[in-house]
Amino acid sequence: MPDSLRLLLIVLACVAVALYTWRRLHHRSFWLVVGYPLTAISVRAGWRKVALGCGLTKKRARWAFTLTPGAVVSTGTVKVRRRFRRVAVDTKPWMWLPMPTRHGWRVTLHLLEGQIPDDYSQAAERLAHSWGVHAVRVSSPRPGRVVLAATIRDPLVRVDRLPPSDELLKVTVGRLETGKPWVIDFRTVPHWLNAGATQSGKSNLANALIVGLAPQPVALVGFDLKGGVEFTPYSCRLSALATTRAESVGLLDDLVALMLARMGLCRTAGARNLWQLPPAVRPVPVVVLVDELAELYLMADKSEKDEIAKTSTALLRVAQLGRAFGIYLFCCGQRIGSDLGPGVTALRAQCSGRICHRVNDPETATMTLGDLDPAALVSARAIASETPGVAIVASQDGQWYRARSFHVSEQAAEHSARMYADLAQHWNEITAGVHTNEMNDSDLTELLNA
Ligand SMILES: Nc1ncnc2c1ncn2[C@@H]1O[C@H](COP(=O)(O)OP(=O)(O)OP(=O)(O)O)[C@@H](O)[C@H]1O
Repeated sequence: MPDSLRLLLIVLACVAVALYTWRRLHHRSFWLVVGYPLTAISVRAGWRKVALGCGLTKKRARWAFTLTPGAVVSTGTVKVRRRFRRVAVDTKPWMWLPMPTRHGWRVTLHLLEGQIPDDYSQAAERLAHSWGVHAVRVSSPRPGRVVLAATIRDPLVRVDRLPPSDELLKVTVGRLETGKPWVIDFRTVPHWLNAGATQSGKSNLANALIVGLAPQPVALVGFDLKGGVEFTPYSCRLSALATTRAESVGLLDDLVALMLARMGLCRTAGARNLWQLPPAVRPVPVVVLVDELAELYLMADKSEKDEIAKTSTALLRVAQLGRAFGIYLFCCGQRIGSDLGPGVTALRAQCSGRICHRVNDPETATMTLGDLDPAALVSARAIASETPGVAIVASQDGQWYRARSFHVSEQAAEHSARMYADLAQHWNEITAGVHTNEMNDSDLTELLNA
């Protein structure tokens, strides 16, 4: 082999090793300097073919030179004539330059006449395969535009922790597929439904909430219909815990009475909700965690009918009116189906926050997400059992996302509960006087004036 060729091969090998090491060690800078420009050029250059293949083009009349067969010449050959005329050509949607994001890139498109963002949502999977990326998500920030966000590989395989939020009733529980934090903010979305099959990551999410809420001035209330095995270890930070249906009836009774008392307080103060009350008299917000919702509704025999009806009505009242009076719900369940009774369907309608982990039956996914977007449903059914904690989340911005919670062990949650046990207000203190109606309007006025 000539020396010059050997030298060239050595240089090429060194460059390849340097690029590989750079990519492994500084993935982000490698992507920005090498990966992104190449991707942007190839996406932009190949857009016509991709749009045609995915059915996103429209026929438009254009002036063009065409070749048409003319008269037959004596030798038998056909004379070809060039003509300038209007022909129908495939027009692609206008594409801006792709911009780099944390996990891939995003690009804005101008919709063609007659197109809607849903046309792009339906083509999202085809686009992802054409570009060789993990997923393409579609959003429409304003009429006439769609933004396609491509993620190169699944960003939820490993999620690294984010700093905790220090805002009241706001907890960062994981990461969204877009790389943004997954935040549960009870003041924006007061009631949540968290569905998932066994071992899908529901309790992990509840643990993340306990760790996030434990240091905050918030009363935590647990309904653990799994016989108390889930929440009993955190009981030192809980203000109240019900572990049986009978205890649940009593605790829900307290919650409804508490809500009515707070209603009276707000009325007397001329406030529309708890947050408009002066801080000195504002009662502590209450976050209610329910594990295994179905157990509250399942009827073994007819004797339980009244108890279930009571529970169902009380929970629904809390969901309907609780937000204004600082009572928030987070309900977990393996199976949430209409067969559990009309109470569940009504409760679902009140829960605007929806989280769907991997589920076993399509009905639970439909119940949790079905009235949002059919594509969310398809995505939920595709969650693999190897990735516990991955869920489809209907977020406060009205869109849905794939997300994964941070892994929070039971030990970590127990540690937080023990550490902030002194912040747990006693339930008797919180509900003092709410049942006996001890506080009449004049007492409340006195309290407000004090
Ligand atoms: N985000 C996550 N990252 C990594 N592992 C997770 C995550 N979420 C859950 N896991 C693991 O998955 C397993 C099941 O999680 P979890 O107990 O939360 O499921 P579950 O839905 O509550 O199940 P069950 O209904 O049977 O109680 C646990 O071992 C947990 O450590």
